[in-house]
Amino acid sequence: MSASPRPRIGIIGTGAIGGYYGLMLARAGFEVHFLLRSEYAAVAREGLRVRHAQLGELHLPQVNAWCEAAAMPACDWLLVGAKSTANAELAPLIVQAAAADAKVVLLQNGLGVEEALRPLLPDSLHLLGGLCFICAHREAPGVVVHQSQGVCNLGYHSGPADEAQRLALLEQGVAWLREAGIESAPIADLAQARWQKLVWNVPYNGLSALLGASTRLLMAQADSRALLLALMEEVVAAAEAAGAPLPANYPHKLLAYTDRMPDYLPSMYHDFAQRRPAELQAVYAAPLAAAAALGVEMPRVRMLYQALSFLQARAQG
Ligand SMILES: NC(=O)C1=CN([C@@H]2O[C@H](COP(=O)(O)OP(=O)(O)OC[C@H]3O[C@@H](n4cnc5c(N)ncnc54)[C@H](OP(=O)(O)O)[C@@H]3O)[C@@H](O)[C@H]2O)C=CC1
Ligand SMILES: CC(C)(CO)C(=O)C(=O)O
Repeated sequence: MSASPRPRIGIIGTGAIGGYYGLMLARAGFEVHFLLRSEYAAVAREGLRVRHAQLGELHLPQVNAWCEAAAMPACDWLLVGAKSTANAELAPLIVQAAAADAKVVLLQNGLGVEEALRPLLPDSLHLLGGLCFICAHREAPGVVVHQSQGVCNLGYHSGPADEAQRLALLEQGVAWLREAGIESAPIADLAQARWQKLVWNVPYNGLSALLGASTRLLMAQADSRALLLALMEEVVAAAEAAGAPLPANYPHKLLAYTDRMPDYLPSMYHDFAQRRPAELQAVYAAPLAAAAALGVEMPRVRMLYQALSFLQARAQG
């Protein structure tokens, strides 16, 4: 299905995720504009590259690269690829780059990211979540290494669309992603899907940063494997209390899923390694607060959050 004319797409934050999905859309013929910050000069000069696990080296030599959102042409769909820690600062830039009824998609992990951004956007904008199942990181300015996967599922959060329009809009977005070779499906319940994804991100993101270990190492040691499982079980209990049903035996399914994945360092590992703000609010504080409000404690998750907060505060001096 591709009923409407193709949209003009803006990537707000061209890192691993923004660069990957933006390049895939651009090579499929979509008009894509990329907002960059530290890598602007390199990308304007050299273009964007994705070292794709299946497709090999992909190069977009001519990039519509921008360092100011106000200069970008009005975009119909905006894919936000910055970390959720930047959302408050990015809100005015999103508004500057958005067409009047733009669809703003947060390609971010965590809970509560749409709720935090919504009040900073005009009511005319549609807000969506894009849940990305992919292993990718930046290797150098304008160079993204794609290790595996690439799914981007879309769920509607809030905005002017009624029920029927929401469904049509999701189906359209999904169809365009598929045209670009990106596996995608509509999400019926975005809150449920965010809780489900957290069952992976809470244990692996934090432990990789805290212990300086990749997934394979965490899975190989009996103690860290037991800790991964215990953390997952706490998130499952919180998700169920929050009315987010999960597949049966989900933690064991995720352990098996991770055993099949290539060895991987999650994005939070890179944030700590490079002394960038980590997504502790969205991945830990928000789920802990949501669970506590429902009378559910996650003691191991809280301890992980406190240890990561200590490390982050110490790194910031
Ligand atoms: N990497 C992965 O495999 C996966 C990541 N995710 C999620 O996707 C999201 C993005 O992660 P990831 O791509 O790894 O992050 P990266 O750190 O690679 O990319 C973030 C990008 O946002 C840019 N940015 C931040 N603030 C601004 C600004 N004010 N103006 C312009 N650009 C800005 C950064 O620029 P600068 O370099 O200047 O800071 C950087 O290019 C996160 O929520 C993450 O949890 C989800 C699934 C998998
Ligand atoms: C769970 C995983 C590793 C791939 O599905 C991912 O998407 C992430 O790092 O957030």
